Amino acid sequence: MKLPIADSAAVRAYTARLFRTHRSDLGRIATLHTLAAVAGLTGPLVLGRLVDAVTGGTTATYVDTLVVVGVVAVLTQTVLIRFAQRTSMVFGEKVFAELREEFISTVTSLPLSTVERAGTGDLVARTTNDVNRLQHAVRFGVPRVIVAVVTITLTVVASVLLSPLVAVAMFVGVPGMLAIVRWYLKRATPAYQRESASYAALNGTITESVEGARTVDALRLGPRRQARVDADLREAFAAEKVTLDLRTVLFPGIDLAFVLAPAAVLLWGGYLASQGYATLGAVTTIVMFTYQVSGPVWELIFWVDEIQVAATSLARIVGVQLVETDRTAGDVEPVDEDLSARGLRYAYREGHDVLHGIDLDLRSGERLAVVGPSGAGKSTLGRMLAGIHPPTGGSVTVGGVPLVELPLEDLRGHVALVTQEHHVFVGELADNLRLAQEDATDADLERALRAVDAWEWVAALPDGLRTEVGSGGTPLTPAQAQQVALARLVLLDPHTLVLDEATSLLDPRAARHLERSLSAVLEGRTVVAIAHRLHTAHDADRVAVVDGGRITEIGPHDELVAAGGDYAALWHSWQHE
Ligand SMILES: Nc1ncnc2c1ncn2[C@@H]1O[C@H](COP(=O)(O)OP(=O)(O)OP(=O)(O)O)[C@@H](O)[C@H]1O
Repeated sequence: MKLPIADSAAVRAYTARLFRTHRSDLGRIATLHTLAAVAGLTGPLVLGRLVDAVTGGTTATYVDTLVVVGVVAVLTQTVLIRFAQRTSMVFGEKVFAELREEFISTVTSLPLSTVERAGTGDLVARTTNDVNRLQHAVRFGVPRVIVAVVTITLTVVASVLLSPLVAVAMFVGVPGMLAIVRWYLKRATPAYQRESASYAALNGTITESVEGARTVDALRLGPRRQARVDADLREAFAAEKVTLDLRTVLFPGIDLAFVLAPAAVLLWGGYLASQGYATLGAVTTIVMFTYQVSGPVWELIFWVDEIQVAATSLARIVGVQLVETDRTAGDVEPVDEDLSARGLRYAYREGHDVLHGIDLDLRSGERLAVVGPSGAGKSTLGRMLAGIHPPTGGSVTVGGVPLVELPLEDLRGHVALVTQEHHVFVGELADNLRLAQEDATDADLERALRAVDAWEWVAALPDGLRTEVGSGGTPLTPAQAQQVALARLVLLDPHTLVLDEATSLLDPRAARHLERSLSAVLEGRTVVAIAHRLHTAHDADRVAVVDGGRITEIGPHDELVAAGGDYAALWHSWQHE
């Protein structure tokens, strides 16, 4: 299963919504840039007037006045551009920050089952590469495009108003320019994608060689790694050459159009002036306008290209929002804490049931051990009982309410899953713990850490609870990280805990130690322990044997051993190990 990618209609609708939300900001930016562009048009207009005045004979005062108007216009333009640029930049930053926040909140509320099925690679690529690509376009592109469009439009309108006949020549380079730009854009996206892919491959090879330096050395893989780097470099060179070739057509092509247009205006305008259809001043002004407009045209071409690439990224980002939620929270409150499964089925892939109709009632406060051969469905059952996945058949309820109808934050207060996977976030140890209970005091944190036998090493850390942990901070051993995860659970205070391999990373002695302290903490809670060591099962109130997606036996340890079934066989073989 892949994460969805939004189609162009959805991307358009999203962009339109974005523009609607920021209507007033956009209006302000457009107004400021319009004023700046109008001031920018004054220079050439004044020069045109000057030419006409000088050719027709004028006074020094008139010339002086025009010069003053010109200078004032330039100064005004400078000031206006400064404010217009500032407003545009602030706007770009604001929109991008909103986009990023919206995206993060979408990603963090994605159904876990979807993320697991889609794999995290795609999601990570969307959160990093795609967001980065979009960032450039939103922060700089959108404001620059607004400026370019406003300036081009105003300049063309002013030229046409001044002398439509002369202005026609401005467009002489347009058909050729359009042809070249279309030719370029068609080839640019795949070429630049190949270029990025080749750099990614080169980076990967080099990083891998450096990180695995000892292995490379030990196995004498040096020449082979060298050959891989050479091959990647050759590909990067070839990819770069293609984009370079594209640019060697685009740049001179556009430059030619830029040279052609003023020359055409000059010739054509000169002819018209000689025939009395236009004044020399108008021709001068339009020639200058034509020069002036080439900058914004360039900018527009550049951004069209960039925005095309950004649109593909936006489609991938908006696509994440299209993931359908796997649960809808209702407002019915559980009447008690009794967890029960009825006719529970689950299939990771349609038509391949892993659980085949499980019925299970957990008594409040009891401890159930789930045992069974590898692949029997123990973990899947555990995840269902913790409400991680919605069942594909049957139901799991707490106090009569299906788990998937509880708001997530409420659900975690009823039942939580503890697995081997636990992440230590970059930041203070205290913050890592407060993820479970925001308003916990330091004393609460200490109590939770003591409960999982972790206080001793935490107190010995350089800054105790304030110690920076996670990547780049004080490294925690896997067992310590596991204890942090368990302490979070103590703070979360769920009524029911599903422990899946929660203690398997610890060495057996430590595991037993931790389990003992845990059981003190878990007093009064319902516990489902997926048991990989049978001694856990021995300590439980009841044992459920899962085989082939069904519960084949369930009952207290002694009864099951006495019954002489599957569990008894497992138990005896473990004792003889
Ligand atoms: N994410 C998944 N996608 C597809 N199939 C899966 C997935 N996770 C588990 N399965 C399949 O579901 C079945 C039950 O797996 P599960 O992990 O629940 O068994 P288990 O009893 O916990 O095994 P173990 O003790 O080895 O962890 C297995 O056939 C497994 O291959």
